[in-house]
Amino acid sequence: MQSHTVITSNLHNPNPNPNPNPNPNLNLNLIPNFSPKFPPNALRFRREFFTRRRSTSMTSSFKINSKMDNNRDAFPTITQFAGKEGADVGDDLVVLYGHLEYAFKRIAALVASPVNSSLGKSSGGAEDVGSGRDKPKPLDIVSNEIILSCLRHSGKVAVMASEEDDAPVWITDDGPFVVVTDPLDGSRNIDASIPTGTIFGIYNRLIELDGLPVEEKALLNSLQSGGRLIAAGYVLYSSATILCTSFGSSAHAFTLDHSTGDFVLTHPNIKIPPRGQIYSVNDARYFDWPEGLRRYIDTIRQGKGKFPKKYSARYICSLVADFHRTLMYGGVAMNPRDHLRLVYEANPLSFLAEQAGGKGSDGKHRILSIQPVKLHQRLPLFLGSPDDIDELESYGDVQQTVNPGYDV
Ligand SMILES: O=P(O)(O)OC[C@H]1O[C@](O)(COP(=O)(O)O)[C@@H](O)[C@@H]1O
Repeated sequence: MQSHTVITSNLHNPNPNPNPNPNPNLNLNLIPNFSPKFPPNALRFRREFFTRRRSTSMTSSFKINSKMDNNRDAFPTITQFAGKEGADVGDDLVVLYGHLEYAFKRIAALVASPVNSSLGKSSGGAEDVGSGRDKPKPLDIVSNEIILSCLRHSGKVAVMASEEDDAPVWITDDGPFVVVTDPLDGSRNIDASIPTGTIFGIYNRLIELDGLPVEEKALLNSLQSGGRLIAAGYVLYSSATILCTSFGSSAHAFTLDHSTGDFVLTHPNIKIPPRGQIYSVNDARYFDWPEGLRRYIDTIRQGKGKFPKKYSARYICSLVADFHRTLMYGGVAMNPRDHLRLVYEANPLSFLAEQAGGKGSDGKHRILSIQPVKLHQRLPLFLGSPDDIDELESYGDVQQTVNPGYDV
């Protein structure tokens, strides 16, 4: 197995810490400025990988969007894609992805299960069908347990920080990786079988912190800025189960083939359109928005923006689904209030957006340059096509600061 190494240069993080530390109790100096160890060959990866594929029996590997055939080799699995014959992301990461995939398949089965449907999938429905020890757990809690258990079995993870847990869970001292996750986003919609998703990000463990008490090193490892992510992804549980991920060089989507249980490459080198014609936001909040955001939305839906076409609205209210559509079709997906989490949601999805040529912003700053100061820190989030995000930011005043407790 490959040993854990750290690269101390700053290649991927040109602007690592532009924000002052608003939490004086947190010593950010303990988190050194360095970029991920992977990929040392990031710039070479795509060209080399595809060249190699063209010269082997997998000639048709990257035409699968347009042409499905019966040749299994035409659909590399993630292990084939990331392993030695492919991108060669390192044995440790390949092993970790194997365990993550297992977790995702179990969650996919869980959200689709008729058993859950009859029990009531969320905590709300579940309360009616049991009590005490027999009471079914909400699916986001079960999903959290599934991911934690898979990470434990991988032996590759030092610490997991989850949206479902108050504090990060220290797993093993010599695990090379740190995993942050929202195990089941959009679960508020699950009783109506609306798509849900898992979001995850992977960092290297900061070996400089190894000597600190467990609680402290668990927290500081989990508070790395998104610019230090070495890989990230999401899984969309919908009509198809799709794992979209990046190892730091482009973004790729793999679709779960239920006949074999494999995630196979279906969307290599995803490129978000430079501009879309869709905006995605909960616009029932319109009257709580600042003037700049109202003007922006009013302008683009009348076709009076920089792109002279009328925009359409699409809002599923399930972040992974809204983001996946945005990645495919372009446009902007947003939640302008302090609701989504920097560590578990904004950073991994911004990483993917950037890898696909898009942008992730809080309305003023690049998300990946924001230093998290709290594990469950929330912020406004705008993800999407680069030209749309630039235009939105040009309105200046787009962050919703009035944030009453909405019931639904
Ligand atoms: O209520 P809003 O502002 O429309 O927020 C909806 C967003 O909240 C989420 O449901 C996540 O919220 P939770 O983490 O509280 O489940 C996203 O999936 C969705 O995009």
